[in-house]
Amino acid sequence: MKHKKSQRIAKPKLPPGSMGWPYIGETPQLYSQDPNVFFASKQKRKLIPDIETEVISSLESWVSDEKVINSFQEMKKFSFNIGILSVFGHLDNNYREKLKENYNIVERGYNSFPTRIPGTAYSKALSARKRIREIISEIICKRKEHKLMEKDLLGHLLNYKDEKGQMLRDDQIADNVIGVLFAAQDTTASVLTWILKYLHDDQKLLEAIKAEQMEIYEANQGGKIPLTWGQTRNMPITYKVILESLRMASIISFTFREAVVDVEYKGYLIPKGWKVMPLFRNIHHNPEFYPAPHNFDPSRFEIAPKPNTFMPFGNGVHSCPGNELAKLNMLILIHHLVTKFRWEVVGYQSGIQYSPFPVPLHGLPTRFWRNE
Ligand code: HEM
Repeated sequence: MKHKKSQRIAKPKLPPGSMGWPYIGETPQLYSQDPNVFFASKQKRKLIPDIETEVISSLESWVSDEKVINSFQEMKKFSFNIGILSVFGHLDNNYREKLKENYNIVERGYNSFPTRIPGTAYSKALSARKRIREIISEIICKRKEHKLMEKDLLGHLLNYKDEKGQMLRDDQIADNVIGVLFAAQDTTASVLTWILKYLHDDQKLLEAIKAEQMEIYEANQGGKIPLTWGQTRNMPITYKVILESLRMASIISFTFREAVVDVEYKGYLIPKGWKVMPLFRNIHHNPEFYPAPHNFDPSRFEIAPKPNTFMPFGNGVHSCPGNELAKLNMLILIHHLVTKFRWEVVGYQSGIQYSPFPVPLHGLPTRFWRNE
């Protein structure tokens, strides 16, 4: 009898962390400690202090009596650095700059006419993509040389095996990295720019957020102690402002899905292969779900929205995997923004530009000062 060729199936590893003592595990600690402290220590990442460092250095760089910054462009730089942090962990500055330079060229070619004629935005983007792949291959080589097993996204991509035990090629890894940087940058930057505007326009709300954040700032000895995971989970006013900003701005207005089988819906047939567009923005601005939808009112999130009426990060298997990171970035940025800085929108006119996500006109020109 002919045996089937044995397929080597990669056995998945157990999640990291401690199992505690035999039989009793960590039950004694669980029942003797403040549960917030216990779970906060379990959920601790390397990530919060690193995000704080990026936040502070970005905010500091915006302060000037003379300089007016384009908030959206500055938020983009910040979001890019956070993207790099989650993909590569602490990356050599030289690599970071080279990635940034080439990524910007890829971005300029993203919506351009697809022609390989030299000098066009598209052909420049193709060359830049090739260079990004080479840079990533070099980083991978170094990691392999030094047997570095990092827990960042690159580490996961390097360890990934499909059901046949097949690993990803360097160019597939590069595609994933470019995809994640793209998904993370403009989205986070647009929402942060809207938050700056919404808080600027509602001074009473700004005062309420400030009071909430000052309490944490003072508990952390005037910002000398870094924020903890538990503190970021306990910012109720700030969190509601973030949810309301995600709703109001609805920067991802819609998405596409393809019907993989014939679907009957409300007496209509949606044939297999047809595209379906869930319109998130319309749902978020529907007065049936959100009364007076054009008013910025974070208190509406005191009651949880009805199922499937709040989808700023999409829904289903392809919903946003960066959702928690994005919210964490916003919470940390708002904490430092309101406790240490003040800002004023310059020459402000209401209006929206699409780049391609909706952002305040001219990227919200703003002047920043350090609080005295
Ligand atoms: C406020 C910021 C963000 C918003 C509003 C947002 C929104 C979304 C939405 C609506 C989708 C689903 C698109 C669809 O269904 O077609 C999505 C997908 C995705 N997002 Fe985000 N995102 C944000 C930040 C991030 C960050 C920080 C990362 C990564 C670090 C990220 C990575 C991704 C990826 C990789 C996908 C594709 C998932 C898939 O196709 O399976 N996003 N995002």
